Amino acid sequence: MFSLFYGLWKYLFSKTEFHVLILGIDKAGKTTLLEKLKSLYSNLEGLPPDRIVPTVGLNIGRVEVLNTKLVFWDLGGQPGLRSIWEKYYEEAHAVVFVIDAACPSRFEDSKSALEKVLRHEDLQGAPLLILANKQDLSEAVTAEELARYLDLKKLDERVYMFEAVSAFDGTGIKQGAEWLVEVMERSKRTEMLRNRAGVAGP
Ligand SMILES: Nc1nc2c(ncn2[C@@H]2O[C@H](COP(=O)(O)OP(=O)(O)OP(=O)(O)O)[C@@H](O)[C@H]2O)c(=O)[nH]1
Ligand SMILES: [Mg+2]
Repeated sequence: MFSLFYGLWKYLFSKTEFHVLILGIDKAGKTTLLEKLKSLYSNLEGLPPDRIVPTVGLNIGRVEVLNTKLVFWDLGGQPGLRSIWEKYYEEAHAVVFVIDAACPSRFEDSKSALEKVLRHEDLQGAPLLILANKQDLSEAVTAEELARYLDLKKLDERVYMFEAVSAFDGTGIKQGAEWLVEVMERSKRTEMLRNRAGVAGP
């Protein structure tokens, strides 16, 4: 009984916290993005790029965007670590998929990793933000060129957007984060996760 009331109280009064997974193949710039998000949206100074090492475990970043609490989960993208990603799918409200837009030789690897993410049933309906990262480099392709290259067939009725960003200088990151908040707030998946938390209690 207590847990039923607690669940209801939590549902009605606690501020929703959204979980956002940052995925992408190794060296795409996921951790650099996470540190930039911290610098842009919290009073914590994110790690400078030269102190960031390849991710093996999980990096967590809590920030507040448009008055909404976001928890970012940044995972390692090396081939041997990608099997860990799916452990986090069930609890995720949305996915940010980061691609190094200046490295066409790795687009195919990104495409197949992203297609696998999209096929997973634990991520059904999760809004998707695809970032064409490293726009500070002259060889980077635009978001439109990247979208054309990836030619994703599995988007179904998913809410998604491509955005050109630079995790180095911050270009495009606020637009992407604010879009995510807006779509997560009215997504069916958020409703589903909320209902599940309400029924299951604390
Ligand atoms: N020029 C440029 N370099 C970037 C940018 N973002 C990341 N990098 C560089 O790309 C390399 C990889 O960055 P990480 O953030 O460690 O990449 P990651 O996706 O977290 O890699 P894993 O943890 O191995 O999965 C580093 O040398 C970064 O400094 C960017 O926007 N512009
Ligand atoms: Mg990393």
